[in-house]
Amino acid sequence: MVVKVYGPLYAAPKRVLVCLVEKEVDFETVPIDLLKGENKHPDFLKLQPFGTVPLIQDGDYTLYESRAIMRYYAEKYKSQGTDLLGKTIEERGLVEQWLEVEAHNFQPPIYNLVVHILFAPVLGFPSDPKILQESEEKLGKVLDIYEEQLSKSKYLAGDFFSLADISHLPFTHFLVANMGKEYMIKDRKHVSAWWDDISNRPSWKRVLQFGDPF
Ligand SMILES: N[C@@H](CCC(=O)N[C@@H](CS(=O)(=O)O)C(=O)NCC(=O)O)C(=O)O
Repeated sequence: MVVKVYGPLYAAPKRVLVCLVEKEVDFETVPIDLLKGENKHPDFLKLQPFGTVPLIQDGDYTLYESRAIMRYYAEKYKSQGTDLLGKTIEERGLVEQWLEVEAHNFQPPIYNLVVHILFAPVLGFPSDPKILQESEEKLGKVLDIYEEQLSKSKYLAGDFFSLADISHLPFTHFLVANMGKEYMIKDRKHVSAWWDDISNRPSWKRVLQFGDPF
């Protein structure tokens, strides 16, 4: 049964798509137009009561939350494709640590920047300069910690590419490609080298072909 991934145009579903490509798992995509509110349609809400993408359907198994879906497939297909979880329980612990750091420290400020720089003009509400300034400062502090970590290892969890690195791809792409804030990455030597490495992976280049909403 081929995995169905809902919402390939958007950022969080792209985490799942990169994971599936790295694990050599076949998938098909189901477009969801957030601007038309297709994620709030009763049929979608029956599957995903929070009304966000991604959602996957794998036979009669349904899952949402991008990081949970990545963990599921990285585990389910542990023996094929790229190892994304590390080889020891200690490495796995570091993968989980940096996944949590991405979700709780990196995502909130970068999401605010995406909303107030990219979504605001599309949805017709004013950007809030105070939120922009505070979010950029917060993200800068997070990236300074990444710079220190990446001066000691090639990737966030160690010298192996993992789910933690994948989880950063979609929103960092917005920062570099759509928001004119590439300096936040490029001005940090080790973060810049890390970004050049992970964003040049064939899996990311393939997933970028699904487009983005901006
Ligand atoms: N924690 C969720 C977040 C999912 C999420 O917020 N998705 C956005 C799209 S994007 O942030 O990935 O671009 C969405 O569906 N937004 C629609 C809505 O919030 O109504 C995950 O990681 O799956």
